[in-house]
Amino acid sequence: MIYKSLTIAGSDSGGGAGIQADLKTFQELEVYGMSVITAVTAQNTLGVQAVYPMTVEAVEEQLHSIAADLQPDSVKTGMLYSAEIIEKVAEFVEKNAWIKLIVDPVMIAKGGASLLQDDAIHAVKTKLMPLAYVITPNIPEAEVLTDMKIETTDDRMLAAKKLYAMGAANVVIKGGHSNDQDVVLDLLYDGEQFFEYKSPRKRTNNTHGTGCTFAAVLTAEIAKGRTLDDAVRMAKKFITAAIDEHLEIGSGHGPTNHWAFRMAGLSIR
Ligand SMILES: Nc1ncnc2c1ncn2[C@@H]1O[C@H](COP(=O)(O)OP(=O)(O)O)[C@@H](O)[C@H]1O
Ligand SMILES: Cc1ncc(COP(=O)(O)O)c(N)n1
Repeated sequence: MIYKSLTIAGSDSGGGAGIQADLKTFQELEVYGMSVITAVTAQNTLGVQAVYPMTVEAVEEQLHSIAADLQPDSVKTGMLYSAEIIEKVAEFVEKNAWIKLIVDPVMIAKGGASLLQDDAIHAVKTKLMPLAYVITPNIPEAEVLTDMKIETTDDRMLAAKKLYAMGAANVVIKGGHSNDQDVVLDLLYDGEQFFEYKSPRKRTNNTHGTGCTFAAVLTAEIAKGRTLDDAVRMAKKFITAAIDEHLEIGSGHGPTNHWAFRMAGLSIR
């Protein structure tokens, strides 16, 4: 059986995040990767130097090519940039019943550059979230989407409930940006229960692309039919190994190591 996953996201010329991180991750997990590019960024470990959004027609043509010939087993969205692109993506997701939809609501790059226009946030909430099997915001993204401040784990639980009420079938709020100095907690809410995934916090600047990579693991594992709990467990192991063995490349926020999980011979349990 060949599982196929589609990523709909921006290109990171530096290779650490976006489409590049997603395709590397799919490959590591033996899932055939496909891509629809929404924007081209001129980017390296120092930051984002420029953003060139694709036209809605260019996004539509790519989506059409996939839908006409290569039905994906799961679909991930990353940087979508504008309300128009979000609306087009939502239309295709609905029309083609791409029900295993993983929405990583990318808004701001680590260096501060905006990857989503301000007026597109409404479209994320109203068009995309109701279609999501799982949404994977980091803490600042969850704050924007819920209009609340998140400081404690209780705040995060409340935010997860709010995101669930907005239509996402499952919510993972990642903990990379929390103020806990020792532990990084990723929190899953499935509408009934909370599940916690913890790892030691690594003191490193080399976390470029962690969010993309985490959500890409979920996408690949969900394509294979894994439960969400198994998929999040796998994502946590994969990203922890990728951060532990980060690559000393560039002079800014370096990328994670997508082959570390495989090289360490790690498995899901
Ligand atoms: N310093 C760190 N040490 C260990 N794991 C981390 C660290 N920073 C982030 N992670 C993990 O990387 C993933 C992405 O987290 P986060 O930084 O919150 O998202 P984003 O990259 O979207 O901002 C999560 O699974 C989180 O637990
Ligand atoms: C094209 C693109 N997409 C997404 C991100 C976010 O990266 P991160 O995973 O570090 O939040 C990025 N920097 N560039």
